[in-house]
Amino acid sequence: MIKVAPSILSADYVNLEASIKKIEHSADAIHIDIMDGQFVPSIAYGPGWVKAIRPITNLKLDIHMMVENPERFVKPLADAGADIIDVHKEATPHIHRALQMIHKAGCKAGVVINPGTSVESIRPVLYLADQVLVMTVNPGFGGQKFIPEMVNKIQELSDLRKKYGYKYDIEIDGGVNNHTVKSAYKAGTDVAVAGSFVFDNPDPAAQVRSIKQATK
Ligand SMILES: O=C(CO)[C@@H](O)[C@H](O)COP(=O)(O)O
Repeated sequence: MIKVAPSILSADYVNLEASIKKIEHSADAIHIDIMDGQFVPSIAYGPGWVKAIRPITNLKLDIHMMVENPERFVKPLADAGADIIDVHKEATPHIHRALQMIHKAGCKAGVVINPGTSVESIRPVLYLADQVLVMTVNPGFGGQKFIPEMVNKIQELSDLRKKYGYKYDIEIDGGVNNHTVKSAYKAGTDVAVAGSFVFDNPDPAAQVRSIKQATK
């Protein structure tokens, strides 16, 4: 069964603690998007939010940095209580160093690829990755449509993991619901991030369970 990490980008910002409590017993992690208004057009969250969220849940905090030069925020995020820090291949010329910095800061390291970025381009750093996040929409906004062509990349990552004994989890993010998750899971996805499908519903916990149910 797939693991689910609800994205709080679609949660009720004013009642964030209540939103998190609703999914706490059905979810496997919380996905927190950090956006700088440059790498992506929107602005969202930051280390201060991570620090505020840390004491209110025991769930792992999976931090997706959509920021230019993400190296700047590795230490502040680790100090704030991040468990996994994900950096975009496209956001730094030094992705290898960025992953090393995350490990040095005591966190698990994730590498992220946009829909227009190939698996081939991150081949040299796969041995360092604890997680590979395949964007199934172009990053920056919730509520977009899943791009089915990205399933080929998941398959490719899954094949490489088998062939070379890599240890990374494969995560998907964008347009995930209880239908789109099926082909992605079959191709080898371990963790599904879902925002609007979970939180734009009066019963977010049931939505999380329905994604899991779809991959049983
Ligand atoms: O990283 C992002 C958006 O760039 C996400 O984590 C969104 O929060 C996913 O939202 P949905 O597509 O599930 O509504």
